[in-house]
Parts: sequence; C-alpha cells; structure tokens
Amino acid sequence: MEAKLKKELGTSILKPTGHSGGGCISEGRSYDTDTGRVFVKINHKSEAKLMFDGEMASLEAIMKTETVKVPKPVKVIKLDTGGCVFVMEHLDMKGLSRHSTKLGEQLADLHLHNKRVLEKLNKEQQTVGKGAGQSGVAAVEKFGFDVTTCCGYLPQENEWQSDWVAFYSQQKLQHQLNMVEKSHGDREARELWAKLQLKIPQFFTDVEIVPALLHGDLWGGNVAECADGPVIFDPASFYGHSEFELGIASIFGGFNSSFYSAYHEKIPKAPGFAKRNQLYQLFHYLNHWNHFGGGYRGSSVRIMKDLLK
Ligand SMILES: Nc1ncnc2c1ncn2[C@@H]1O[C@H](COP(=O)(O)OP(=O)(O)OP(=O)(O)O)[C@@H](O)[C@H]1O
Repeated sequence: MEAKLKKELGTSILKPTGHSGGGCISEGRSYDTDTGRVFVKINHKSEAKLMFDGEMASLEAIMKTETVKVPKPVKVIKLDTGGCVFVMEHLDMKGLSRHSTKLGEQLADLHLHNKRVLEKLNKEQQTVGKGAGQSGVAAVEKFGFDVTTCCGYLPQENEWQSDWVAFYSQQKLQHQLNMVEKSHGDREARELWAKLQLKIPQFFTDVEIVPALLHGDLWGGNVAECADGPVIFDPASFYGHSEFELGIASIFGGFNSSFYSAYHEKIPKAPGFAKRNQLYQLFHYLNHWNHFGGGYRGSSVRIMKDLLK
C-alpha cells in the first residue's frame, strides 16, 4: 500500500507519524510527506471506493461554503489488493469543548449558506436554478446530492427530488425499511411503517424548508476542535432539511447547551420541531439497525409508536 501511496501522491517521503485513528468503519493513520502531514483512511471492503468518493465530495462541498472547517481532501486511491484509501489533510484534533459555541454558529452558517446564495440570486433577478453563486458554489433548489454518500458504510439514495417530505419518506426512511425487510422481515416494523408513512406530511404543516447542505452524520464522534476552532469530519452530505442534522446528535449526545444556543440563535426552532426531531432520529435508529443488528430494533419500533400517538 505504501509504495502505491508514494506514487499516487508523488512524494519521496512517506513516513508514518505513529498517529492512528480508526473508527468503526475504516482504519486510519498519518504520514509525513514532501508537502506536509496527511491522514489516510484505509478500507478493504469492495464498497470502499463508493464510500470514500462520497466522503471526498462531501468534504469538498462543505469546504467551498467557507463556513466550518473540515480536513482538506486530497485523493481517493484504489488499492491493487482490493479496497481503497482516502488521503486527506491531517489535523491535530482534540475533543470539542472550548469551541462549542463557535461550532453552533458555524454549523448554522453551513445550513444557511444555500439559502443565502438563493436569496442573493433572487435579488439579482437571475435565473434561479443551478447557477453559480459568488463563491463558485451552486445554488441548489432540490434535495439530494450529485454523488452517492454513505452514512456508515450503507449508501444513501441521493437522487434529486423537489419535495422534502417525499425525499425523506422515500429515499431516507423507506430505503432503510427496505433493508430491514430484506434482512429481518420484521412484521411489526412493516405494519408501523405502513401507518406512519401516511402521517408524515402532518409533521410538516406550515414549515418552510430550503435545501441546506448537511454534514449528514453529525454525531459527537465526528466533531472535534483544533487550536483555531472547531472541525467536523467523516461527512455523508446531501441537501436536506437543516433539522435533520440535529437528529443523531440528540440520540448520542456530545454537544453542550452553548452549541445549541448558538445554533438556534441563527436558526430558531420552528413549530413542531420536537416531533420532527423524533422523525429524524428514526432514520438513524434504522440505519444503526441495518449496520449493527437487532440491538437497535427496540428504539426503532418505540419511536415509530411514539410518532403514531
Ligand atoms: N483528518 C484527520 N486528521 C487526524 N486525525 C483524524 C482525521 N480524520 C479522522 N481522524 C481520527 O480518526 C478517527 C476516526 O475517523 P473517522 O470518523 O473519519 O473514521 P471512520 O472509520 O469513518 O469512523 P466512523 O464511521 O466510525 O465514525 C477520528 O475520531 C479522529 O481521531
């Protein structure tokens, strides 16, 4: 692997730094190269290229907004032995604490970025669509993403769709429930979902939803801080409802009240937020059920029952 890395990066030095950082999905280590320190994620699964291409596109999209720091992506490299590596800028990170407020502000700015580009285009009376914004970031009017992104290692259905409720019901929830059905054939989940899907539009009465670029998997394990401010990494981006982003954080925690205050100062909670938060948690419970098995069945079923009350 290291010979291939050296060749692909065009570096004469490739010295392991001893820093390693494996998550649940991939193995990670850092190297010093001619042009600086890089962090390399290694995954030997056949789906690794799809997963890393999605992560690279997500990091590029977030980086272009200039709102919140992410590691600068460098390259996805296919290994001759199968699998893939993803090279990105190495960042010296530690747990989020001092910069929580800043992360709240910057995450809200990320979510508001597309709205601001659209407003600017509207103001200038240009054709609104996928025209170029000032910073070269496209203004987006639909929900989805240009490439497949993986939340964990499971690919998400990111085909563009103009209606958020349809996008979330079909491409996020139905997609997960199809996987549950295939692996577990769970009758109770199937029956609850048959009722719940009819009720979903009610959770969105009078809510205006402008497509927002999302990190897509923002749990406490995917945020940190560097000396100069917060950083988010390991994204599974798509354009969606900003409230979706807070779903997984409210399951696993890791964000303090100053983060939430700063965020909601810029994006106040809309009426019905709490119920939709549960609806957005449901995606993650199902996604965890599909990744890690029956341990997450109980939470998935419980939340569907709650939503049907
Ligand atoms: N750019 C980076 N520079 C330095 N260390 C990093 C960098 N990116 C990630 N790490 C370290 O590696 C760990 C795992 O990274 P990451 O979450 O991207 O991996 P993963 O296998 O996709 O994990 P999971 O899906 O379980 O969250 C991080 O918690 C962090 O400690």
